[in-house]
Amino acid sequence: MTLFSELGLDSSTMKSIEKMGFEEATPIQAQTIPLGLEGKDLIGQAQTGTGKTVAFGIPLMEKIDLKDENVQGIIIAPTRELAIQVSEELFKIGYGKRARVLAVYGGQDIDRQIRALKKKPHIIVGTPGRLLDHIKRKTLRLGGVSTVVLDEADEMLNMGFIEDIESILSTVPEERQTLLFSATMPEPIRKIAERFMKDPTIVRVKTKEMTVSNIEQYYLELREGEKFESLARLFDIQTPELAIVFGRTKRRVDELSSALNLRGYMAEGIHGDLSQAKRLSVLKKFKEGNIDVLVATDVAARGLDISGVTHVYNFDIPQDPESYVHRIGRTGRAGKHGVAITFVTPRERGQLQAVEHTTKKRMERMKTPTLTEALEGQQKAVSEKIINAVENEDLSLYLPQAEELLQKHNAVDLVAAVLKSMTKEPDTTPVKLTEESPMPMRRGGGDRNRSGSGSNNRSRNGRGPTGRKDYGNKRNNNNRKPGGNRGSSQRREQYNK
Ligand SMILES: Nc1ncnc2c1ncn2[C@@H]1O[C@H](COP(=O)(O)OP(=O)(O)OP(=O)(O)O)[C@@H](O)[C@H]1O
Ligand SMILES: [Mg+2]
Repeated sequence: MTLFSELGLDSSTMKSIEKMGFEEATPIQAQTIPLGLEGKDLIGQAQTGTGKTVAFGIPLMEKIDLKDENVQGIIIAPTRELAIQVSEELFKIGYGKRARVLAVYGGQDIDRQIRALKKKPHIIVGTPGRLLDHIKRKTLRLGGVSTVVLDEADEMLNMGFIEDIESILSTVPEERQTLLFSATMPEPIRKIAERFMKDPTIVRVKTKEMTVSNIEQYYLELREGEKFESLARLFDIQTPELAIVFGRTKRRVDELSSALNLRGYMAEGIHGDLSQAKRLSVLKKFKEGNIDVLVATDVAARGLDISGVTHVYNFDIPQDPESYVHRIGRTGRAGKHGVAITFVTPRERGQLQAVEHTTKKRMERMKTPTLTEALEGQQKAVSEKIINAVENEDLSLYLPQAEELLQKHNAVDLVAAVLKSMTKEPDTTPVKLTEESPMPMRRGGGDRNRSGSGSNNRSRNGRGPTGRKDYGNKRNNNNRKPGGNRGSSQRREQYNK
């Protein structure tokens, strides 16, 4: 066990850490912060939700010289929401020091960002496309940068951002420190390390499994057409506080969130075709608990730290094992308990095995939930509410009416009637979801290759040779042709819009 106070940090950093409420460093923090402070290039791998942001954030922050008006630290992240979140965490780490941190990302008014850049931020957190845009406009100069962080580096490689990162880093001095972090480090990450780092020290927090042990992992084998009813029943049985449901395509996300709303669940979708304002407002509502269910593509799979997410449902099995690790890692963070359930159609058994092989963890098989169980689940939730009211609430205003009712009716009938009137009975309103074909292994150019989904000639990580990834589904988008241009700017569009 290592305390932050043992790491020899600046008093300003200690002040921030105290304000953040941390005392003990997590293993990845204890192992990487000292090396980071020495100025070493680092590759850090540790499970989801174990505090990697602080692990790179502290060494970066401690090197900032407030008197220097140059941008001195730059963090590159794969999605806009993550860039915002990381900038907020860095702001907290730099609170004691009063360092200026700015997030720049696509979908936000560029003139506003240009004005903010003129205020001389010390640290910039951004998505590759927008960072490059500012560099080209000369509104961002990285000649004074001494620390570079690539958060979720393997994902940026998947998305085909490597050329963009290369262009960005070509404007950063060679004698910089480069830090690279992710919960997953598939083999191709070596490419990034070789291209952008100098003799990096690899820090892996060794655990038997790649996923955190406090997430209970289940799978449910079912037919495509049974998925929705099963999801609704699971909601009724498990009554998640906050749940994220991952779907494979943007269409899937839209249809699922509408269908859930139709059934009375408070759900909204997030994916790359929504406006940035909408993406942010949906996420905000979810964080504040104004919606209970976030339906998402993989755009929300990486890095997002939302407290209170108790359940993750993979409505569609993820495209590769790494994506599984990150998706389920949205729950069970910072030592909390979580539940992850993955739907698997009979033809997707190979993918399930590939996931289990990578995570080195067996998922437990779950039986298809029944309507009766759903009703029981809802009754149980209502019973708990009633018991809580009996034990903790002032019921004096209700007692006379209760006594009057008891004189006329049998007590069991009365309680049953109260239960019935309070219980949300399983709703069977018909909903329409477009069937998705079974998830193919990603191989040879992303999700267009749907045919031939056998598992035998899969690469070790289930990635194709290009290793590229799209979050949406071009097939379902009228504006884009399935076999269209796969240039990096278009991929960026996919991701960011
Ligand atoms: N030392 C600590 N003690 C307690 N909580 C911490 C500590 N360090 C970080 N946290 C909290 O743990 C949560 C997860 O941290 P963070 O988002 O950095 O995880 P991560 O390892 O980057 O996960 P992911 O792989 O999903 O990106 C955050 O809410 C963070 O504030
Ligand atoms: Mg992270």
